[in-house]
Amino acid sequence: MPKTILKSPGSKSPVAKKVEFVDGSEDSQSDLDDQEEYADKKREEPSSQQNEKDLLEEEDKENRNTSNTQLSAPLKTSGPGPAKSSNPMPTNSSVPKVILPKSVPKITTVELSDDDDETNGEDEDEDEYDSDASDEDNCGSDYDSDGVKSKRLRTGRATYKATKGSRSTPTTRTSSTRRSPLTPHSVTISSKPMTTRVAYSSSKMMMAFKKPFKIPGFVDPSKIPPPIQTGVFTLGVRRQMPVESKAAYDYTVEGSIILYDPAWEQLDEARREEEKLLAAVAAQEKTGNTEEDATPQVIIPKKEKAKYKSIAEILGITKQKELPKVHVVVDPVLCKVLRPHQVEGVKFMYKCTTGLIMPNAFGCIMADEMGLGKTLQCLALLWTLLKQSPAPGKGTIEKCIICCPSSLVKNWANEIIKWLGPGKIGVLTCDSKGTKEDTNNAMKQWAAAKGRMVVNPVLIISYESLRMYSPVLAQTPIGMILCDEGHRLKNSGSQTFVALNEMNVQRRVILSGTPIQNDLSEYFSLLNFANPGLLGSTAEFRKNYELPILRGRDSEATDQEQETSNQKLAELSSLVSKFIIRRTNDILTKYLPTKFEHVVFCRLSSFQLNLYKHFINSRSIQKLLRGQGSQPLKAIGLLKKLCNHPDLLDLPDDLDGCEALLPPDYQTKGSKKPMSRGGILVQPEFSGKMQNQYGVLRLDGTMTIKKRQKLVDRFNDPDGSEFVFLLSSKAGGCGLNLIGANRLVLFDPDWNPASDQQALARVWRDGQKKDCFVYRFIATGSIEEKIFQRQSHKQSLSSCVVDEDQDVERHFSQENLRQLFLLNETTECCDTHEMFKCKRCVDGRQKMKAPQVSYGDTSTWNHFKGDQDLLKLTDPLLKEEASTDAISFVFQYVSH
Ligand SMILES: Nc1ncnc2c1ncn2[C@@H]1O[C@H](COP(=O)(O)OP(=O)(O)OP(=O)(O)O)[C@@H](O)[C@H]1O
Repeated sequence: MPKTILKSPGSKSPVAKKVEFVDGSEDSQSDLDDQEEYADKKREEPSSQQNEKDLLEEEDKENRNTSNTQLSAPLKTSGPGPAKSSNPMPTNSSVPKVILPKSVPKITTVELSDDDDETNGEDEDEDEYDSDASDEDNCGSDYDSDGVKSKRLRTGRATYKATKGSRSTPTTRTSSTRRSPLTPHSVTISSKPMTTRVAYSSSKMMMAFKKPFKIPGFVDPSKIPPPIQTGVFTLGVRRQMPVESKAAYDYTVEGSIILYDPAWEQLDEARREEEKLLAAVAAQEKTGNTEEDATPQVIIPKKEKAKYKSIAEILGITKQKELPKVHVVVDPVLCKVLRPHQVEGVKFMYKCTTGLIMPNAFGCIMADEMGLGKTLQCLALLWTLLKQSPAPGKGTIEKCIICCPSSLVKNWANEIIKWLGPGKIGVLTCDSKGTKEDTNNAMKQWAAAKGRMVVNPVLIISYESLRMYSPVLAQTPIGMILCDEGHRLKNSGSQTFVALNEMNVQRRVILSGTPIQNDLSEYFSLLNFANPGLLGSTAEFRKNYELPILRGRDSEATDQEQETSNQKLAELSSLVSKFIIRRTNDILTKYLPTKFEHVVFCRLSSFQLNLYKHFINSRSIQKLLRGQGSQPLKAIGLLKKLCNHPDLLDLPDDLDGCEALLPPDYQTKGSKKPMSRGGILVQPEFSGKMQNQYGVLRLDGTMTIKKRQKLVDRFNDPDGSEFVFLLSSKAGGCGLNLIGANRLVLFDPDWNPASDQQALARVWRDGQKKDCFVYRFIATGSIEEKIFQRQSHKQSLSSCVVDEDQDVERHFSQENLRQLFLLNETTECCDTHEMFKCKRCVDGRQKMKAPQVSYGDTSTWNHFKGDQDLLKLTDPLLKEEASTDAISFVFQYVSH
């Protein structure tokens, strides 16, 4: 039995009045007994309703009287008190009444012994949780001296304070609410004068019991915020902050770029369902099954919900609920600068790398032509994947590698700062600076870092370094790898390819403006790196696609071969186009000044011509053509030099027996060595003259990356004094920005058209303010022209495979290409144009202007033959040559 003490601090003598509370029984059996007794009593009552009415009237009367009644002495019930109420469900006679005077001196406390806590608790709580809104409204929160939150109830002049440590919402009743009072562990009655009476009525009690109740102490786990992390916490480990279920950036803002919308999944699901349904209907129609004879569907009942909750569920340590998916939106800083084609590119790459295009394919090729801003697009993708995913507050990837030529490592780091701002992404660069040991340690650290320990999520590394450190880097899972100038992966047997392929990385993005360099097998190699196995094995690809396509592209192919070729090409394109995006730099016409590009065919001088004929008719070349020579490349190299300038050769040593052909005043070589091959070739003395006259800078492969960059910056400086930049296309072709110049002369064509294209793109690119003029010089009828033809062949292959151009002409047979060592002296203008079988020209003269089509190959450009036509050219420098008879033919491309 609870000890109930009503204490009036003003009085020293305790127990003036014994108060009975509806207290809980000590054991369940006594509870039952009490209830039976109560039921018996109820049966004796003739009309409980009448009784209730009477009771209410009586209560009202009493209420009115209480204002005059004073508590004569402080109340305190001490000791064991009454043994136990015979009837815990009080009837009229046993209703405890606490009548308090208007002025109660100081504080009165009702205390319950500890023993009572548990037994009373249940009844108490039933009542507590039964509180209605009006009660709640009257409640104010407070903290007692123990720091336990309690609820205070103010009713007129009375304030009750109910407290129980374990209760979150304890409530007391006041007389005004006419509810049964609580039996709190302690009830504090303020000393303010008040009139309060607590009364019980049987019907009210019944009503109270009939009401639904809450289990005391039970807290619905679903209302508890899910624990962030279950399991053992290590001391000192910071807990994760609760994550808000919203996108990283506001996707409703105008101009925002949404890469992922949760609604798409629902749409997809609906579409899939629809497709399933249609397929089922189609299947039914096919089999001729009517609705009646269709086998009845067995409806499998949904798995019944578990009847009982697990302990984990009750304790609220169930698995963290998945938060709703959110939008993935490009950083607004980047949204402002991305151009429309770049937005499309970022969206495309996001879809590929997140498996939205094909569930098990995460790679792609960004094959935009040079200068379209592949770097910025990739950075937008990288930044988004590092920071965002459909799961709120989480990134898609943790670490990323950017692999590029060593000359571009710094460039990438600068571009990150340029577009995202300093300090936004931690970057580690590895460009063979520092000792091997230091770099090795840095690589190990980078590989070992996980989760919050990842300080530098981005590693920019050269292909050479990656090869070296691949055993270390292959140890760690990498979210994504970006391979800049990714055509380096054209050979699947190369060390670079093998090292990269060993990385533990799913998302693979290849950046290359020239994905087809020489042939389709190289293209296959890139595709296979990005999405391994998508096109089968190398042998399968060769059999299924490469051979039939090439056979049909030969100018002597039969109709049947051509048809098969087109079919295979379409098949390949439809498969591959899902993972490759390619835009030509015609797009740049919107942002850049006009580009005039010329392929200028120059006649060999008589001195060159004689030497050329002498060489190809020499015994060594004849042996070579019979398949007996061992150095075809050396022979080709010599011929190429001769086409550029005889002084590049070491005459007479390089060409046996040519002494008779040398002019009497010819100065043999010695100290006069040309600067380098490729790019702009200038004799040292000429370089000196230029230096004096114009100021010349020179860049070649022997220079360090740092020095190269310094030279480039100096050249691009508008206040710089240098006028000419001499560079080899190999060293200066990739990634450099040479917008300081607006005229580019390209000697010595490369076998790979992509190399020349890379070099040409250095000048006509973003930031260029002037019209650009590009000249590629080819010696008419010579080996240079054969190389150029080969370039055109590859270019047209690339156009139809990568660019999917429909109308690419078939120019050369395999036999044509074998005639490398033949000199065509009979050509009037140029061998290449004659082979084009150009329909726009009559007798070599253009009658119809070139259509405004994409860059393509030179067959679609403007054609100018001989001096008369040269006068029609817009370029004043070429016009000047009209009277010299040096130029036999010009192909011209005008960007816009
Ligand atoms: N949206 C843009 N606004 C302004 N400048 C841009 C934008 N996108 C790219 N650029 C600039 O255009 C130039 C070319 O970009 P980038 O080097 O990324 O092209 P790319 O396609 O990678 O070419 P390459 O293959 O030759 O390296 C850079 O100077 C770059 O800063």
